Amino acid sequence: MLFLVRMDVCLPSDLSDQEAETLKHQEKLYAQKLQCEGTWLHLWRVAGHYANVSVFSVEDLDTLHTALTGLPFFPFLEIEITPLCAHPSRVAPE
Ligand SMILES: O=C(O)C[C@H]1C=CC(=O)O1
Repeated sequence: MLFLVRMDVCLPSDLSDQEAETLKHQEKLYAQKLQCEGTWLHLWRVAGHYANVSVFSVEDLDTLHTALTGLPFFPFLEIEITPLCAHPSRVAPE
């Protein structure tokens, strides 16, 4: 199943620069692991926002929940999830 996920990031203002850098590094490693595994298919910055839109490919909603709650940023994210299905006009890739 494919899901469009928008994540808006709101890091706490009392986080030190060092804590923020450590968290961002952990987040990057985790995001890259899921991309390498084929779970996180697309990751795009939303222009003008500290936010991303992503496409996840997972077995079911429980798996998506596990992937998202595993994000080091999870406590600081506002997450919107949209299930995707096939569009009848889409040209399938060869
Ligand atoms: O910066 C973000 O959009 C939040 C998060 C998503 C992937 C990642 O590395 O950080």
